[in-house]
Amino acid sequence: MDDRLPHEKGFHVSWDQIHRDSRALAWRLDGQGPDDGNWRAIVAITRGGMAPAMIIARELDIRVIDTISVKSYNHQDQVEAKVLKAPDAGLMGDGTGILVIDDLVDSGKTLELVRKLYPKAHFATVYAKPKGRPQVDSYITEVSQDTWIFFPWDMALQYVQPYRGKD
Ligand SMILES: O=P(O)(O)OC[C@H]1O[C@H](OP(=O)(O)OP(=O)(O)O)[C@H](O)[C@@H]1O
Ligand code: HPA
Ligand SMILES: [Mg+2]
Repeated sequence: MDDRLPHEKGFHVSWDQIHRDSRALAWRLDGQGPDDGNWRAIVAITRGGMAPAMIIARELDIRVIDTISVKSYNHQDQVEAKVLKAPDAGLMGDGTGILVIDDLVDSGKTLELVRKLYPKAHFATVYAKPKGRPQVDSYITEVSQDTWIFFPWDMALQYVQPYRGKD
């Protein structure tokens, strides 16, 4: 399989980059919660939201963290978004004071589903593509719709031939 198709461009994110961008998102969210600027809890959309959620929780000193498991893709093929595991209902209520974190918004289908469940929550992603932007309240970096974002947990360092390598 060509690992870029059907997307034209690849945006490769290192651990260092996701750490910096997640911190930038935490900075943007700091003091924006409804209770004296505070947020009640973080909910990470698994699995991709867990890494940024951990970094943001550390920066904002939030200790209550739950997860919602949503599956929307089989590798790069989009399937119907489905909730596989919901967060604690008592914690969530209508979502007021809850920060819902994901690594990116692409078509917006995942956030649309979660937003229906918790309409008062604040939805934040590190990266956003134009189609999904209406679904996200805060994000850091936008990439074009035809870009596939490669995260460090899906990659490994490997040798590459020099430009003037032997064929
Ligand atoms: O805006 P959308 O088009 O819905 O796409 C965005 C979602 O797709 C990816 O998750 P995926 O379902 O691949 O699961 P994963 O996080 O477990 O890798 C990504 O982490 C987002 O959650
Ligand atoms: O661009 C992407 N990268 C990784 N996972 C994704 N899930 C939807 N879009 C993407
Ligand atoms: Mg995901």
